[in-house]
Amino acid sequence: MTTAVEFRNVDIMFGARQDQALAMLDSGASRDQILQETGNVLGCAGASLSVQEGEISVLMGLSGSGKSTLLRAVNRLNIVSRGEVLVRDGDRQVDITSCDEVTLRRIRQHRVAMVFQQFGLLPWRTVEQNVGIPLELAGVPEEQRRRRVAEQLRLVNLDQWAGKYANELSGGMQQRVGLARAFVTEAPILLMDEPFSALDPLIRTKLQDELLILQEKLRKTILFVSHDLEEALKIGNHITIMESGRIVQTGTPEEIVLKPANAYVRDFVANVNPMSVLTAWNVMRDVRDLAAAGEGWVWLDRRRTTRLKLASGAAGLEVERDGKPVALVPYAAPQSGHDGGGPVFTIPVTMPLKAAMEAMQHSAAGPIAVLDGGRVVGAIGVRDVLGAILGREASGVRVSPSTPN
Ligand SMILES: Nc1ncnc2c1ncn2[C@@H]1O[C@H](COP(=O)(O)OP(=O)(O)OP(=O)(O)O)[C@@H](O)[C@H]1O
Repeated sequence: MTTAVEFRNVDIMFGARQDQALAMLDSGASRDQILQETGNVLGCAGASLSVQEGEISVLMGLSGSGKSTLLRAVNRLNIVSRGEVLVRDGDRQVDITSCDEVTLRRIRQHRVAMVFQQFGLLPWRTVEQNVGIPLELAGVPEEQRRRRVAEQLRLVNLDQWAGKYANELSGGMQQRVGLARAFVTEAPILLMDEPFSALDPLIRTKLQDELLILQEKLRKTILFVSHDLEEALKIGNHITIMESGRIVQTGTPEEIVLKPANAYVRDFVANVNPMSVLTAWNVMRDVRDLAAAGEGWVWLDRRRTTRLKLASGAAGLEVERDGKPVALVPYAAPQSGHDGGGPVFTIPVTMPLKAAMEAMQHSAAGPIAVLDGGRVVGAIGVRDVLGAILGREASGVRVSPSTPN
């Protein structure tokens, strides 16, 4: 993994009396005390975070917690008082806080793009011309610009609209054009500051989907500010929670939901539906913990109705229910329900919990075998699912190992 952006102990203090305010910060003064005595506003303090290439990293927190402040440090729209902000530039890292103006300009043109808030389009320009704006600003020659724009519009299925004026499009479509424009630059790092926050919920959800589709194809590094946890959980590979200018937790969506670091994070996740973040892996019983059912066999369920013979080499997997061989088949929705005499389903370890529950419903609540690359890694029964939904961590729900952040 390569780090695209790294914040190292970043303090950002707004105001003139930097030395005095930073000294107060060091001696443990609060944000309010610093403001009262020096008139300076603490933007963020001691922020350390690594963002890996190709991931979406979301900064989350209440209003005023310092999300935008940190984001804007990446292209020096905010001046860092102390600490480093390292941005990958080819095979080296540039410290944005101390680099010269020429380097900064190059980074802003070619490496880090700030996405226009709410994607405002210019109504007197065509879709094609709107999408081309960032390339125009970067001085990309016209022919190359046209080619890149056409490619981008194809990616979001808007190519047939290329010649239309922005105000001839529906609101939702305009937002999609805006998203296409955000992705058109060659810059591998995108800074997005609450781009969807002013949109109605339906358009917002669609744009999040669109963003994920584009990201799947283009693999940018995206630092995304949001105050909406559902949004963060949906799009983020990692989520960083900020409180009063400080990072209180960084983790995968499941880590944030299952292991909130403090009461502030717990409040955020209190109303999150675990089904929107958990996967088969989180709830399954590990194959090593399944009860032995004879030589090379394990019980998939606690009631001991269904047993599976772990494959040795290329022999394949054998399954028996109530002592009779049954087929083991990958679950593929939709399935018609049956009375329990049908096959035992397998699902991939990455399957969302909701889909796993559907598989379970279609196997008459029988156990499901969980596969990782063709290998059985665990089993899920109804109790595992109920435990995950009702008790979360207390029921033994598995959380992936912490990341170094
Ligand atoms: N240029 C600035 N000058 C002075 N204070 C600032 C400046 N920019 C931000 N601040 C202050 O820094 C603190 C953090 O603001 P920031 O905008 O980063 O919060 P945020 O978490 O992004 O909140 P929001 O969701 O409301 O945008 C706030 O108290 C804000 O008033």
